[in-house]
Amino acid sequence: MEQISEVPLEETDPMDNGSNQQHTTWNDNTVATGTTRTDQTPTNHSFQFTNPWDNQKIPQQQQAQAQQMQLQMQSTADMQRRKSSLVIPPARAPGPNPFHYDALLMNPNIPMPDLYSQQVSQQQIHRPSVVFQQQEANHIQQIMQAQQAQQKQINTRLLPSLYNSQDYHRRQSVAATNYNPNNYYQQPTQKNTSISANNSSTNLPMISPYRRLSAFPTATTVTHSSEFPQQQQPKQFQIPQMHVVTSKHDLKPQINKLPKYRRASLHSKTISPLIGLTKNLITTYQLCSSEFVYQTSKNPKRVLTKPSDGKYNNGFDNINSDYILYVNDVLGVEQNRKYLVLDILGQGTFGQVVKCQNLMTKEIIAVKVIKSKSEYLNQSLTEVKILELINEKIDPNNKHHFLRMSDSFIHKNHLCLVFELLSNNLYELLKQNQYHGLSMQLIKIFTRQMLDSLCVLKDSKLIHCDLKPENILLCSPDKPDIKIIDFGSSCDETKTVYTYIQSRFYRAPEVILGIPYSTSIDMWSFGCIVAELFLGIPIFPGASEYNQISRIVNALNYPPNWMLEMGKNTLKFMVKKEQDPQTDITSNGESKFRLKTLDEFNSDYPKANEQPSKQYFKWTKLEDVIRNYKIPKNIQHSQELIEQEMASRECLLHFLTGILNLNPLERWTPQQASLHPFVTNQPFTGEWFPPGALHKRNVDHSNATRHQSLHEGVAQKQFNNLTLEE
Ligand SMILES: Nc1ncnc2c1ncn2[C@@H]1O[C@H](COP(=O)(O)OP(=O)(O)OP(=O)(O)O)[C@@H](O)[C@H]1O
Repeated sequence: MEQISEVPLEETDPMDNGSNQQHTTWNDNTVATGTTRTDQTPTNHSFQFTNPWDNQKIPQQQQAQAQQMQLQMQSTADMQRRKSSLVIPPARAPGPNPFHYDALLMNPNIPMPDLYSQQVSQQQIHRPSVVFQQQEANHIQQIMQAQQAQQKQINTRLLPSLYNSQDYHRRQSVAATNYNPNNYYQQPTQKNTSISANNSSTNLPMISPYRRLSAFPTATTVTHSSEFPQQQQPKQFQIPQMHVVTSKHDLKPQINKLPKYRRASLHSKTISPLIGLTKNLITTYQLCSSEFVYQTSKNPKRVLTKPSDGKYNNGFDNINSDYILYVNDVLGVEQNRKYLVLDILGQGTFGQVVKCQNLMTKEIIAVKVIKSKSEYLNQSLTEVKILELINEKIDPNNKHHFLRMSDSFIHKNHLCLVFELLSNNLYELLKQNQYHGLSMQLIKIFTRQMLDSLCVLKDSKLIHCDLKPENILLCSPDKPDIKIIDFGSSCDETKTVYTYIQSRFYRAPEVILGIPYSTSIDMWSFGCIVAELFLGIPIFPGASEYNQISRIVNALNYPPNWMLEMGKNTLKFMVKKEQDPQTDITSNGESKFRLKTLDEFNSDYPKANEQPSKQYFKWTKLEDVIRNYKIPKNIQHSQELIEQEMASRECLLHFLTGILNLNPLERWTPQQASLHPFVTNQPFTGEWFPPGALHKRNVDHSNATRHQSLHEGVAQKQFNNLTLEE
């Protein structure tokens, strides 16, 4: 199906993805989101990748230049450094010798060298070796002598910007922290005899400050041990070659058992730079500075809450009444109910969800920290009650895919709910899949689990009221097991107090129209979710309530007249058609109402500033959207597979049509839907009627409305019963 790549729902335009429908594939134990794009059509401007490490591909002239350069480099002390076991990080290497300035600053009689004049060459700014330091000392001395005459004439000494205090400290932080500047002109001692053996001058710093920063113990660094042949004639580099990755095995790190270069030595054990800078980072720091002591308590606390400025609750809360959370914070005060904050998992209307560790059991869990406002607190207390009911009474054996809650407590005026830790939500999964739909097989796996939960909820007369992909979470990243979360809007079917419920994309028509509702609103949301799993993006992404009902009507036709007559909000979005006494316009099943045009709506509600509806699909009707959705690339080559896919789509379409029934009284219950061939995998013949259905529905939804008027009397009566019961 051709799609109009117009508006992204996220930063990435989900529709702007060309022809590749990549389906997530799950096998028994693993999940692999098939996001690899196979479309590699060569273009005239295709990118030419040259492996810079591959000598074979470098033109001969360049190779010769490179060799010459390499030879030049080998003749310098720089090359020695390159070959040394641990190269001084570039950030630390350049810059004038800070110790020299230390000495200068401490002795005002010594004039400042003009480091910005031509006289000081780049060579002095480098500090690759002790030889350079000696040369530099001599050179600077010459400059100083030349400048002394000048300086004598200047009564007020103007410091170059290099010497402003900020810059000084910046330079000092390069290497001088533990260095005594007085030692700069000290004679060499026992420790650096090996240096002085190489360099005849005795007027050398005691130990190179840069060497002190090496990962090697000082003695090892300055002696020429066979283990670290950095002072030896450098050998030809073994230039790493790139390999084409053909198998999983190729991605395994190759461990060099006898590493020669770039390995830090730790008690005669060699470690790679990677390990030294990751796993053994603390040891590496300790090798760098003996004074380094690692203390967890001194770790900087990363703030997780945005905005992070304290506004309410004695500065503990931000402007949104969210508790300002930091990494390493501890939530809870009771001995066995303390939770160390590790990271943020999600944020919602009610508060924030953070990954925590139970300090007692060490278990990793999720804590939902509710906003400190009373309305959120009260509603969340309902969530606690409902979750307790579900966990203890309705699903005590944890078999029906509901989130488990293990604790709840108050922390600094915030209600905190402790949950089992789950993984990504289904929206994130679709996003990972670049907003391509999931495979039919995976959709069925999720559908069965959701229906199982919905059956249990309906039997318990509970309405979730906020079903959406964000509230369905994978239990772990490698298995297609899901759980339903967020019972913060849930209610008992007999106590439907709120009218403004459900997230807009998943909002049932009866809620939009403002008529009493039941558990069937969850089935509507469920239908929208299943369609989204197939399409990759929401089926009804309404930008406003008017836009939402317009999309629904355009895709599925008008709700039955009794619903429109009854809806408190109907006249907000629709106009009642002129009744022609001669011809009863409803006799042929036509709606008595029509949607307001954009202009009509905007003139009634100028503040709404309603914009034209954005088209995400070329097709409008549900059946067209499903039937014409792009065939996945991986089956395009096989007619047989395409036919199978189309047959599956017919089955899915039939399933969706039964669930996305605008009439809540005809909409399939989860129990009925569970028996559909899409769920049971029984052969689908093109017709299927749920047991106990009010009437035989026509598969073609556009025809369904013709039957509406026939059944409206029955439906109206049933609905009246329902509202009377309430
Ligand atoms: N147990 C959990 N494990 C892992 N992540 C979770 C868990 N609970 C919630 N999350 C993440 O936090 C997000 C928000 O959680 P939740 O929906 O409970 O908050 P909310 O404030 O009620 O949100 P909403 O705005 O939808 O009402 C979820 O979408 C999910 O990504």
